[in-house]
Amino acid sequence: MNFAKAKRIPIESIPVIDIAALTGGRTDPAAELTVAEQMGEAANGVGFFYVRNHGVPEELIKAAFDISGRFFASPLEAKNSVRVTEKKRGYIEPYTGIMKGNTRRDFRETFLWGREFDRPTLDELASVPLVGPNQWPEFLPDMKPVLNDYFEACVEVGRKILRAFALAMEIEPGYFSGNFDRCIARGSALYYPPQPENLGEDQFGIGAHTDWGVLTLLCQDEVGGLQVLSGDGEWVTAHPIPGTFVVNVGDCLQKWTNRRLLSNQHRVVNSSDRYRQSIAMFVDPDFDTPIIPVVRPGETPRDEPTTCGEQVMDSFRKAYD
Ligand SMILES: O=C(O)CCC(=O)C(=O)O
Ligand SMILES: [Fe+2]
Repeated sequence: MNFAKAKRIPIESIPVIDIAALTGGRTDPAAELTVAEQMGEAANGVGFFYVRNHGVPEELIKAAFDISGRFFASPLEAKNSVRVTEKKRGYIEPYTGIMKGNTRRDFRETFLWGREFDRPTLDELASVPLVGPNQWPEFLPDMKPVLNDYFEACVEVGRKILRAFALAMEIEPGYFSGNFDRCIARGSALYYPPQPENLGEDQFGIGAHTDWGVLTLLCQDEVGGLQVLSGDGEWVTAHPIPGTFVVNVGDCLQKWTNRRLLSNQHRVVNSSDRYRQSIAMFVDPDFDTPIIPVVRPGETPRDEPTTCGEQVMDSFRKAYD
């Protein structure tokens, strides 16, 4: 028995893109378009790339990792005081979810949260799946303000990246990023204990999967363990690179772009002797946002129309029911 292997690749194999032209607050359409084209190319190739100069302050990232680390280090009983709700907010124990096509349940622990809507909005949206009250632990009062700030900062960056994808595709710039007032975006703080080697090569922190929504911004610590499927079918390591986010395209955006952008498989195995932390931000718009393939002249749609919320809920059901 051994860990699942991945080839160690040169760090440049997954592109690192400087997105200061999108996040810097100055408007320079030519620079923005250059970045947009670089991102479009990367998302069309491996479906993954790193971004630097994303604009989320390092202190905020550190605070988000510190507070979620303290949460995961708390006793199971305390964590289960905020057990995940039907609306997919709160704590999920290890060995709960299983990704499609995998044989074993994931080893990771998860804390899910979403936008902090006010009471009247929550009442109005009571029947919308994925929109509900967050489950903040009473024993860690800082978790709510820190993770809320992190959430909103990442949604802002994600929308800038989506705008750039639309520019690269020569469609209306707000096409993918417009619909976020009642978004179903989710933060997922993740904790991967060191995985004993004798669990074998089909045990993962998170098994091979594609992401379900529109766009994912992933921040990983320095431990490593993320693996991405390369174009030639080999698993390759996506090294931690300080100061960057890993960006990947989800199933909704793959459908929305008529498969011009790729929703690629990835997985995590923590073969180190330390715990690993990451935070995935799923930058998904309002539940009812139509996902209808954008076709170029002469192209036919390659997927059936859906909505962002339906697509994500369908995947949740398959992973957790
Ligand atoms: O922890 C990671 O590096 C990846 C997490 C992930 O792929 C996910 O939550 O969808
Ligand atoms: Fe993922």
